[in-house]
Amino acid sequence: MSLEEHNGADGAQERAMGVAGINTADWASDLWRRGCERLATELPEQQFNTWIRPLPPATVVGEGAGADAASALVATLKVPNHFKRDWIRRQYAARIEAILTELAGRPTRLELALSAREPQGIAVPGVLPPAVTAAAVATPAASAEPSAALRPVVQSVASPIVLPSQAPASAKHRINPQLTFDTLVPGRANQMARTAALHVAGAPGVTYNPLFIYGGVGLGKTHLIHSVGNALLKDRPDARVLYLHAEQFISDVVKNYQRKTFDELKAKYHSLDLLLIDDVQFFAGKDRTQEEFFNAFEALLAKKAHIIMTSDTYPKGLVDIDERLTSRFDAGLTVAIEPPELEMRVAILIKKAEAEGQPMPEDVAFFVAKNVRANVRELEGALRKVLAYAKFSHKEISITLAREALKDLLSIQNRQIGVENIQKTVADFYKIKVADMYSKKRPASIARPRQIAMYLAKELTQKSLPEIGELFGGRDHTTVLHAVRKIGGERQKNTELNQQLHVLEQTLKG
Ligand SMILES: Nc1ncnc2c1ncn2[C@@H]1O[C@H](COP(=O)(O)OP(=O)(O)OP(=O)(O)O)[C@@H](O)[C@H]1O
Repeated sequence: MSLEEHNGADGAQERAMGVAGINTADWASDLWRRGCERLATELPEQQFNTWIRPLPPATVVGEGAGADAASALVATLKVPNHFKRDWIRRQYAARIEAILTELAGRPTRLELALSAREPQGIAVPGVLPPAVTAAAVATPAASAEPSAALRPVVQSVASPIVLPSQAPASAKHRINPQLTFDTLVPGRANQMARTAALHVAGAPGVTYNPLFIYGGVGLGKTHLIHSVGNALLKDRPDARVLYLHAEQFISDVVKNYQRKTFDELKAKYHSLDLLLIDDVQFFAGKDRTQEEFFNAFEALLAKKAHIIMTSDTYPKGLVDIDERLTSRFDAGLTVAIEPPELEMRVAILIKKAEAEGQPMPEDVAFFVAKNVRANVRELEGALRKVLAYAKFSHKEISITLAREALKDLLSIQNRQIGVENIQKTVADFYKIKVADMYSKKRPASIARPRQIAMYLAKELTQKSLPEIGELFGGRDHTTVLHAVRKIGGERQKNTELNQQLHVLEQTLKG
């Protein structure tokens, strides 16, 4: 069936067809954007932010060879690891499919892939043109050169990029002058990463190259790598420093691939003194990007330029990234940023309130920090609410005022978390049966999730050890105590476990 034959179809179908004047890349990204908007209204904010928001836009193609307008669509979402894939599949896939089906006006099947191919100009069978990938649609600004008016601004801030034909394509390239070591509050959670970053800023290209920083959302990875860029530029204003998000690199590769201008790409990236690249997990499945990044990586290391990367997981946890890259990612120094501890959260609130010219008393900072634990971005959101509330009500900042300003957030937090919910969530997460939470089975694959659930039950509910033991199949309170101590102790040393617990906590508090 030809495109023209479908021009009489309804609006959604017309757009699915990529009819004249409507760009299908825009259509796919628009579909995903609208789907996300809908999900954001349906899911608790924390769940949306944890699971859906970080995903790159879906790729959408017609299903099957010779697919026509009546056939289903396949929306492929790329997820960075097995862990997230399984979770999203269980918790959200059905709802995402239903929403996309409704918005697209055609049955839309969801696929969760650990890999996706880059657009290589190969026509995909069916009515839609070649698969529209996240790379092509996620950063529309990247496809356009900056306007003449913008260019000098970009260059004066990011100063190092001087190749006129490859001037930074969007503001994402800019080093943000606000994100410095001075404005980054230190704490146990970022101690290692901050120390390593300071070291690199002082002597780039010498040790810890590459520096690989990983951790969950909103914990300060971007802030930290900007700090290194700012520090180096302060010392050496002529240094060639580039910050960019991994998607921007993907986009540059696609653009240069289409224009066959790989020399320009090389000139741009291989000439840097410091490359700061955020969220490298987005390279998953993008072979051509990985190849170019590998080339840039080797060229930069060979001339002792420094590379700092961030990711949501450690190098070996990256999926669908060539092992020759992941092993190189790990060859310098790999450090984690953890969720901030209470004292650090308090210090962040006090410092940021001070910077806003509205000092926050310590007791109020403690109150807010105790109630907002997920990450620094959420902490900032809570702070903004409290400060705005104080300003507009012309009242002093107090605990009463903070409670009032944050009442929506607090009512969500105060929702009772039940032991049953913990058992179900943990069982889903580790793919065991809920019944195994009460069973006497002892293999490690079951016993460990059970201990984790006991630990979370103690941490997140008011239940006593004997009560928890009872709810876990009549176990003795000493068994629960052992689990609580064991998991709590391991959490301090085992970053991967700590991250898993953090995800579980966020989901349960959702
Ligand atoms: N230790 C800190 N001190 C002060 N501000 C911080 C700190 N950590 C994070 N922030 C602030 O929290 C916000 C989120 O941080 P950032 O964007 O760096 O997180 P991220 O780890 O890169 O998250 P994502 O993976 O979602 O991009 C930023 O405004 C940042 O300035």
